[in-house]
Amino acid sequence: MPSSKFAHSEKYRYLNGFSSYHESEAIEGTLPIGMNSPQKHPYGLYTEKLSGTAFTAPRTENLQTWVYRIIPSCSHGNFEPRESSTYNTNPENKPYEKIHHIPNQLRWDPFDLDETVDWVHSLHLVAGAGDPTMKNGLGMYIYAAGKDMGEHEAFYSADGDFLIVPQHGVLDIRTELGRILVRPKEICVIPRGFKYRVTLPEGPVRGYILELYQGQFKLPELGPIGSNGLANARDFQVPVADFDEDTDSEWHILSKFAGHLFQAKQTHTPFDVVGWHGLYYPYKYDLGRFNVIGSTSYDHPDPSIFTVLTAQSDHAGTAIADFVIFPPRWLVAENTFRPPWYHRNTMSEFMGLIDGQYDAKTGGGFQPAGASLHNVMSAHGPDAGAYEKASNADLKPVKEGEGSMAFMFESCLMVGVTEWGLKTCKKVQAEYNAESWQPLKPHFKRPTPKVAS
Ligand SMILES: O=C(O)Cc1cc(O)ccc1O
Ligand SMILES: [Fe+2]
Repeated sequence: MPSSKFAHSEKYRYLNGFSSYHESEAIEGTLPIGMNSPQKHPYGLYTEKLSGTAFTAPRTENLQTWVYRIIPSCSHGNFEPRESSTYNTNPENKPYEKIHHIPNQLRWDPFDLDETVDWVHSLHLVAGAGDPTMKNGLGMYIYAAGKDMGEHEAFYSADGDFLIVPQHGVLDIRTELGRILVRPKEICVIPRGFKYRVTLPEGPVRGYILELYQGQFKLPELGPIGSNGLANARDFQVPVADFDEDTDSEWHILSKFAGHLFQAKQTHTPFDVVGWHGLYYPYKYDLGRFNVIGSTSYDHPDPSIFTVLTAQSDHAGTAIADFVIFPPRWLVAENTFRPPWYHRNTMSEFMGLIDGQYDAKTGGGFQPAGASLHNVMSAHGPDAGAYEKASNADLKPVKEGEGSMAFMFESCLMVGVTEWGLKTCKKVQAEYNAESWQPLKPHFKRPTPKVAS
C-alpha cells in the first residue's frame, strides 16, 4: 500500500500525471498565452526549447518542453574532457572497457557504499548492450555515493534516459524544471539532456540505474485488464518550476557524452527556469502505489503483469527495457507451484533487491543491494531450497514478500558485463549455480505400467 510518509511537503510539490501535457510557473504570467516565442518576454526571460524526440516525430510520440529562463543554456565555455583515463561508461568503447558476454548465471553480493564520491562519480556500469552513439541499447548501473555534488555543479547525460531505483538513502534532485525527492521504493526518471544536481539529505546513497539509449519509457498496454491497474497514470509526479537568480557565480556543467565525462564553465546557474510547459519532463513514482494483479485460480502468470514502465523496441511487444517489480502481494493459486517456474528466456533478466527477500531464492545469496543476471537463454528458476519449500507448501492464501521489493530490468538484448562488474567490484558469487541448482534432486517415479485385464 502507498505509505502516508509520501505526503506532499512545501519544498517538493508535484503535478500529477504520466504523459500529460504539464505546465508550471513560479511567477504568474511567465508562460505566454496562445504562443511560445514572444518577441520580448514581459519579464525579460529567454525562450528555449528542449526536444526529447525528433521535431517530426508523430504526435503520439513527440516530446518537447518550452522553458522560460534568465540566461539560455548555450551561454557557456567550451566543454573539456574530465577524468578521461578513468571515466568511461560506454559499453562499446572496448579499448577502455572490456565487455564480457558469458552464458553463466551471475549473481553479485551487495555492492558497497562509497562515501568518498558524489553522484557523478558514483556511477558504475555493470552491464549493457548497444551503444549510446548509435542511440541503441541500454546500460545497467550501480550507484553508491556519500557526497553532495559541488554547490555550483550540474550534470546531464546526452546518452539516454536515467531510470533511478534507490536501494538506500534519499536523493534530493534539483532539476531544471524543479525539485524531486526520491526515497527507496520510489523511482525517478530523468530524461536525456535535463541538467540536475544531486544532494544527499540523509547521508550515503546506493541503488540501481537503467540508462535507456533509445526511445522512451511508457506505461504498458493494459489489454483485457481494462483502463486501470498496474502503475496508474495519475500517480506519476512531475516537479513544479522553482528557480534561482544567480548570474554571478562560476558553475560547472558536467556532461556524460558517449560514456565520457566533459565539463564546461558558465557564469550563471542552470536552475533559472521561471516557467515551463510541455510533455518532456523528469518524474517520480512511488512503487507502493502499484496495483498488483495476479492469478486467483491456478498457475504462475508471466512477470509482465508486474511491468511498471516499458521501452519498446521497433517490434511491438518486445522491449529494449521493461522495468518490472515484485511487490508484496497475496498468493492464492490452488494446486500450483507458486514461485516462478524453471525457465530459459530469449530476453535477458537483470534483477536487484531493494529490501526483504525474493520468493525464488531461499539460500540467502540474493540480498538487498545485490543483483543477478540471467542472460539470453541462461537457465534459471527457484533454488533447491525454494523448490523443496514450495512443492510441499500448504496452499492456503499467503501474503508474499511483506516489506520486500525486488525488481527486474528485462531486455530483448544480450547483455555484456563490464570488467568492473565481473572483476573489479569483487562481488560476483563464484558458487551461484553450484549452490542454487546443482543440489536439485531427481524426484522422477516411473508410473507402474497398467496391467491389461
Ligand atoms: O527469473 C526470475 O526470478 C524473474 C521471473 C519472475 C517470474 O515470476 C516469472 C518469470 C521470471 O523470469
Ligand atoms: Fe527469469
